[in-house]
Amino acid sequence: MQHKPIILASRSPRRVELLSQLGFNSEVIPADIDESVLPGEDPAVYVQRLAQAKAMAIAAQHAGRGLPILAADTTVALGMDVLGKPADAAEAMHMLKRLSGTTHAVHTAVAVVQSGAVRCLLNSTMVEMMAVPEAVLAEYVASGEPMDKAGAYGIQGRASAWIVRIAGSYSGVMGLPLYETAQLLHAW
Ligand SMILES: Cc1cn([C@H]2C[C@H](O)[C@@H](COP(=O)(O)OP(=O)(O)OP(=O)(O)O)O2)c(=O)[nH]c1=O
Repeated sequence: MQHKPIILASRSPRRVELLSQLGFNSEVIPADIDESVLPGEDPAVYVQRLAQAKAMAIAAQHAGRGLPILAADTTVALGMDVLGKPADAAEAMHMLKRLSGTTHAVHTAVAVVQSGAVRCLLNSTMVEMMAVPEAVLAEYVASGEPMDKAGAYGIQGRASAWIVRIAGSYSGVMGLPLYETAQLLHAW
């Protein structure tokens, strides 16, 4: 069966792959928006605001094409603290030391725009990470894997060895919760 076309307002290669699992062929048009967290903003509210802002920014330029436009945003939350993508290796190490031995939340919001209307769903998944020795974290940071990932780890890569359990959605932790995404795309 032929894949259906969709505009993906995200540069994340994981999202291209995950959308393909649902039968969509992504045209990647990344949105460059201000990703600052507002003072006191709840992490779950933050990801929904960003996913919608990314989708609306691309919709403003490509709405006439009649294709659905999808965006997502993922963040790791430790209490009210938002852990986004680390700026450098030192920040990656700091984030990983904070997350090691904790159960934390990973929030991913998905937004779809079609016919000028935006709809958004949130997935929040709890992730239990074992206490990881500092030398192992240092090696992981040196591998470069943390740098494009919220919270400085990827559940789908080497960090998978530290994940005791999750409650929620594996694809959500990877950046695109497939159940919620399918709900949004089938609703059109
Ligand atoms: C926690 C976690 C995050 N991630 C990734 C998913 C997202 O791509 C990234 C979070 O950054 P995002 O800002 O959500 O997305 P992005 O910068 O990759 O792409 P864009 O802003 O263009 O939409 O972290 C994993 O791949 N595995 C994980 O286990």
